[in-house]
Amino acid sequence: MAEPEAETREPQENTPVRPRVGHIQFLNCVPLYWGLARTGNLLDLDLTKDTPEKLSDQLVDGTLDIGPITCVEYLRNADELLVLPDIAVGSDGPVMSCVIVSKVPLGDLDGRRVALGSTSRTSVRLARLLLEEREGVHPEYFSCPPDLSAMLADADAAVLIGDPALRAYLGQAADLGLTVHDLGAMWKEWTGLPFVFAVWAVRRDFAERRPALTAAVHRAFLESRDLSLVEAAKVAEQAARWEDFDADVLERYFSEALDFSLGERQLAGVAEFARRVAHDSGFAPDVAVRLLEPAEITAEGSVAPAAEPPVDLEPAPVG
Ligand SMILES: C=C(O[C@@H]1C=C(C(=O)O)C=C[C@H]1O)C(=O)O
Repeated sequence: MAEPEAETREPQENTPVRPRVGHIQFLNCVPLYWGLARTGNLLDLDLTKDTPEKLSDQLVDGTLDIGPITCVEYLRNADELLVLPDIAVGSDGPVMSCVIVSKVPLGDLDGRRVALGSTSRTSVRLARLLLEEREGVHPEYFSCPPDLSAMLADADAAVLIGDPALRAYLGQAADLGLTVHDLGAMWKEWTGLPFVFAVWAVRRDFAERRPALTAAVHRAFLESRDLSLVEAAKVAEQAARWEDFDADVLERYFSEALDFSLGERQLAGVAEFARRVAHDSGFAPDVAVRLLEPAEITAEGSVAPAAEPPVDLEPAPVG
């Protein structure tokens, strides 16, 4: 069934609407999601769970209103989107779950085959940058579903993100006699900056039509993140019940490796990455990163459609 256009979905400016929001189905985003249930906002969102490259496409084509978008795709579509301040998926050093797994030292990969995991847009570009400009090698790349054994059946190294990368980082690679290179750590050593793998963005048209709702969704995710980080041990313990990873490792992953913030230093990391990869990536080296206006962040608004007494989500149009 074709998605109705946003305008036809909303016949009136102030008709309540459930915002269509993306959620990355990797452990890395559990702390952004977990608190939504605790703060009571989960059911007010029309949530789509998927891998990052699919959610990124959906935000760009307007199937989603708000959500995480891999950094490279954000930069390519910066004109259509506004970045939500103070929330992202990044790291300020080792990230544990964005890695190059290799059979040989990275400096020996010149002319060898490197498999790029198909769920990634940003880490694969970062890996190419680091291999070519830091290690001085020019491998032959090909895209491949993110399965380490299948990737390495046909290549000397593989770039992985998310849960398969975490599995490789935490022992699978060593068991197979492979070395793991953490992309967050390599970037930090090279540039001194944090790296931002994905930002949270809202479609500009949605933010213009629904400023208070946009601010409310933003606030809901900030609250969820803050609560999850305060209760990181509990989040990790609950997640570990259903995963191959121990709770203490997940707690370290959530609260030390991953950086869910987006401030001046993280934005400097985004700008530096953009400058270094722009030439073949479909955006300008000085592409402007536009943040959602602070006035909109603090605007009154609730994700819940009908508080007591019933209120419109949006302030009534003036005049
Ligand atoms: C930290 C991570 O960041 C991710 C890396 C992405 C990419 O390389 O395109 C996209 C979204 C994030 O999920 C991870 O996947 O573990």
